[in-house]
Amino acid sequence: MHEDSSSTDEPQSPLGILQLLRNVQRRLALHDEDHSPRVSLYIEAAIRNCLMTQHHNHRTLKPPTTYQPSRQASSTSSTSSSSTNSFNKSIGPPRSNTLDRPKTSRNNNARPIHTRSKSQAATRPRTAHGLYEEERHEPPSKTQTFDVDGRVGDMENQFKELKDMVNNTLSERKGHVDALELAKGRVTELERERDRLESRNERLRTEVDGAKDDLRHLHHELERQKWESNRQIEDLNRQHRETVEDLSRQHRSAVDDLSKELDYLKDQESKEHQQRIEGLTRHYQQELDDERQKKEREIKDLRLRLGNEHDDMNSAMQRKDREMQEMRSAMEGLRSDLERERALKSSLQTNIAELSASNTTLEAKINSLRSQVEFLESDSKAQSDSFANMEARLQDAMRIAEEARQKLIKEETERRVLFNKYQELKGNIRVMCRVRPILHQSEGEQAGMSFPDEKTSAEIVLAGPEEKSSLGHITRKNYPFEFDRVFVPGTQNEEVFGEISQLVQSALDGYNVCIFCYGQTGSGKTHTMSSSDGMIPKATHMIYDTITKLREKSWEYSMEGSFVEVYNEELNDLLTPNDHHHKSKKLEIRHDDARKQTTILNCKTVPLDSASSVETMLQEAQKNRSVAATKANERSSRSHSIFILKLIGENYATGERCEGTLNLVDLAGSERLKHSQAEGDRKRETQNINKSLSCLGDVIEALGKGSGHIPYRNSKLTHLLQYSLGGNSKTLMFVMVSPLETHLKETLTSLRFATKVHNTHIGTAKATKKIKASDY
Ligand SMILES: Nc1ncnc2c1ncn2[C@@H]1O[C@H](COP(=O)(O)OP(=O)(O)OP(=O)(O)O)[C@@H](O)[C@H]1O
Repeated sequence: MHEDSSSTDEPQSPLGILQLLRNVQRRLALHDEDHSPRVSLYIEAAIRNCLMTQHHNHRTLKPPTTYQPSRQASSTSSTSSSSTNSFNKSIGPPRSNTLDRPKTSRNNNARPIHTRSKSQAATRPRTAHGLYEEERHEPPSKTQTFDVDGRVGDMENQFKELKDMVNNTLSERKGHVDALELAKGRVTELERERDRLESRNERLRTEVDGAKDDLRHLHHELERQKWESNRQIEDLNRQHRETVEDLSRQHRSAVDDLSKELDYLKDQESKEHQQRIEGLTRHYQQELDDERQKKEREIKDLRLRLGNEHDDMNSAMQRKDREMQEMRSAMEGLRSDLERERALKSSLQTNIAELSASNTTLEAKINSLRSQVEFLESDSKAQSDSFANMEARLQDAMRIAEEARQKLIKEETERRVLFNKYQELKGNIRVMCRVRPILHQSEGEQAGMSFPDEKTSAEIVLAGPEEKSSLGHITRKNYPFEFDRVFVPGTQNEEVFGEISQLVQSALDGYNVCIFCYGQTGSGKTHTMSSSDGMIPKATHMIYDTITKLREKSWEYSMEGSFVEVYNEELNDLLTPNDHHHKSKKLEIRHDDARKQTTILNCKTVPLDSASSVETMLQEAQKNRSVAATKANERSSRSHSIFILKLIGENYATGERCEGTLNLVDLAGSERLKHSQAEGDRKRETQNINKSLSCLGDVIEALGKGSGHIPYRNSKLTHLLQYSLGGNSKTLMFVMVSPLETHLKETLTSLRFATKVHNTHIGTAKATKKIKASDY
């Protein structure tokens, strides 16, 4: 500051200014780091200008050798003014530099700006000699050198110019002084600014130091905090680990406890469950036992009741049988009485004849003796009394014989009623099973069959096919079946017919009877039906015998037979040869609903008036059937044959009339129900057999259910047998069974079908006969 005040006291010569500027520059260089570049530039420009001015002054103020020394002073004074002037000219106002600089924040420190016009800037200053620099170097012309007035004028001009210049310089100097003052103010201001900045800088430094200390402190603190935090984190981690371990230990133990508890609960639960199950089992077992006992009691009761009923029925039957027996024996007695009476009558008649002969002889004798009467008057009256007595006895015997005959007829009617009632009680559809014997050893192994119920002969037990258990044990299941009668393999047709003879009798009594044989091929259907001692011949023989016997009871029967077959759902007449020579007409089924009778249009009907005519008819049918059969296939196996016997009876004594039909049906082999691998014609046959057999099953089922609609029309067979199956008829099915193990499956199927039929109850049959009400 001391320097500053001293420098301000110095004359404002360019050198002084230069010095001042250099001082300022130095000081700035020392203190003001921040502002030194700008201020330095300014100062450097000022210094440069000063130097240039100094240099210029130095050059321009050098007095020419030709000049007067008197002028030295003025020159000197003018030198100073011109030097100021030229300084001003050469550097211009000190602030002019700032104008060239780009606008900065400094613009805020707006100060008066000394500008020069372009013309000023363009105009170059003249030298002290009033010449331009260029002119000064030009050599003066000879004329000028020797023209004193001119030169004085020039000098005066120059002097004027110089004077002007000095004035200008003075005014410029004043301007410079002002500028300097301004610069000084500025410098002071800058110094103040610098001081302020320095103090600020100091403060900032202190602050920075403080901040650095703070920072260090903070850093240290941070490090400490970090270390502390790390330690805490580690502690926490350790604690966490420990906690986690503790928790996991606790968790494990809790899980163990829970699983133990769970096991315990499970045990408890399962025990409770088991107990509950056992309790329930006990309870249900108890209930079941109770129920079973109840049911057993009920069954026992029912059995008892049934047994009682059975016993009652048996006793009733026995009573009836006894009655019948008694009746029979009575009839036999009566018959023997009658015979006796007849014998008596004949003996009496012979006696009478003899007596009449003897009478004649006696009359002759009488006549001869009359003469003697007169002679012997007393003896003749006794002879005549004895004759009258004998005649009365003859009349009595004849009356008794007539009474016996009447009783016999009445009893026959009663027998029929009782017999048919008995049949009805047995059921209108009956099933009997017949097992044929093994014909040859070569036929194969015998199936496991037993007939446990020897007494009633109504049961058959079949050992089923072998079944292998998971453990490899081979077992056979037993299949028991029960029917109305089971015929063991050795049974003869005679015995079989004994069972069906009552049905044949029913046909004679005016019922529609249908007996059919069902079973697989080769099971004995044809043998049972059509062999020489089969059901058809036996039935016709029986009918003949019965008809003959019934004639005695005033019954007169007519009998006619037809024989048809159903093949491929077509009806063929077996009594008409059907070859290229004879073409039979198409058979048509006609039903008479009122009479419950069926007729077949265009079908040959043979009147059977003798037993031999039946045999002829059967042979004829067999012949016609064989013609239809091919070599490979037995026609009997693939068609259903139906022997139809119509019986019309009339009792001349009682006025009764009855019309019954006996149908004896030999069905096609039933095994085709399943084993169908046929093609073409065989396939058609098979389909038709299947259809008709299943329709037969459907009809029986529908009859058993009491359905409103019975599907008779679904097949030719059932359509034909409409009035011989169900309501007004009696049906017997023979299920024929093969004894062979190889046929076991088919046997089982046949027996199951038969069981289904056996379980069917078909409504009560009615005879078509008309009996006078007075007879009952
Ligand atoms: N009860 C029996 N006693 C003796 N032989 C029998 C008996 N049953 C059947 N046969 C014989 O077994 C063979 C086959 O019997 P049958 O022809 O009657 O069988 P099927 O069931 O009518 O066969 P298909 O359906 O082919 O007509 C015949 O040779 C027959 O004589």
